[in-house]
Amino acid sequence: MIVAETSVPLPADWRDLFALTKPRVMSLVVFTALCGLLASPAHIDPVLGFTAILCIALGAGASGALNQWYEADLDAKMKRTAKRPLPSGRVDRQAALHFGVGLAVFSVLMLGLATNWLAAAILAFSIFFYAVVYTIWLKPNTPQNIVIGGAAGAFPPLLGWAAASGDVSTLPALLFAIIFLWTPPHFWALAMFVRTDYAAAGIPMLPVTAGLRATRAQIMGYSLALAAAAVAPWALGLTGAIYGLAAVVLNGAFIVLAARVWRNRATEPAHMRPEKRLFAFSILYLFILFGALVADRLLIA
Ligand code: HEM
Ligand SMILES: CC(C)=CCC/C(C)=C/CC/C(C)=C/COP(=O)(O)OP(=O)(O)O
Repeated sequence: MIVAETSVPLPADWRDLFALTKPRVMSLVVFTALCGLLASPAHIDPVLGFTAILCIALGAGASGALNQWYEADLDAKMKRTAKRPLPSGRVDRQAALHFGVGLAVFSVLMLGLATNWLAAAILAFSIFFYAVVYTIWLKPNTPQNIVIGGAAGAFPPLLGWAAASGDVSTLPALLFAIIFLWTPPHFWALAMFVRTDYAAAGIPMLPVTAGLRATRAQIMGYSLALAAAAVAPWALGLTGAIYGLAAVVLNGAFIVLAARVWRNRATEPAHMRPEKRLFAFSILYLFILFGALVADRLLIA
């Protein structure tokens, strides 16, 4: 590679463009979309199924890039995000915008052509919801930002299901509800131990505006609601015993960890072990719960 000494921005390295898509978050998006696709009773040709998942991944990546395009200045103010490609100057802002818009249009059109236009419309709506409704409107303006904005991240299983079957029914709607109710404990647990970052950047996250005690109580409340939504597919007879067992065990563990957070009175990140554990477990939880759903479908049905 030629390294030129110039102030003109160089074409971005592919690794920086890849980082713009928030690949680690995308891994769970891809996984839950794949589970939605496999849980659907409809049969989809494997090549089309692969294309659908690729399009969903690209769409999620596009929204991540647009989010970082808009938030470059904010990201520069927070330790956790300051090294991202835009605040560190490795990618030009205009290039990030073009990359995000291009990827968004391409992924929606490809998904529509490869599967159906219901799935493509939901993908377009999810990208819009994360990049515009959450990032531009809700995040800087209300501490309920992630409760409403979290809906964007709840669409992937619905997308996978719609791509395979062309419709949406009770089970995918419950899968949406699970991720929707999972997002507040997932995020607020993390936001508690990095809250000084958010305060410095002027973002009204709940731990900053309402305090730690109120946030801990909200985490407990959402964890109980999450348990009800997660057990519902089995209680309603929409899944079998493998999923039912996984849902009961995982939500039992989730509630125990949330209760430890609730009881914790620490104000310093160094003493927020329960919060750190709940955040880490939240990710594992979703992987295992959705994995169990597919195992249930493939082994029992
Ligand atoms: C508005 C809703 C959400 C907010 C505000 C949020 C926020 C965050 C933040 C700030 C991190 C820290 C790590 C990082 O900077 O990459 C994180 C990690 C993560 N999130 Fe979320 N998240 C949300 C919803 C979701 C959803 C819906 C998913 C997938 C279904 C998800 C999957 C993940 C994963 C897999 C990680 C771990 C990444 C790593 O290893 O660092 N998140 N989330
Ligand atoms: C098209 C499609 C399926 C989209 C799914 C997008 C998705 C997974 C959204 C979840 C929201 C998310 C990762 C927020 C990160 O918060 P933030 O942006 O406030 O975090 P930051 O402080 O790390 O930038």
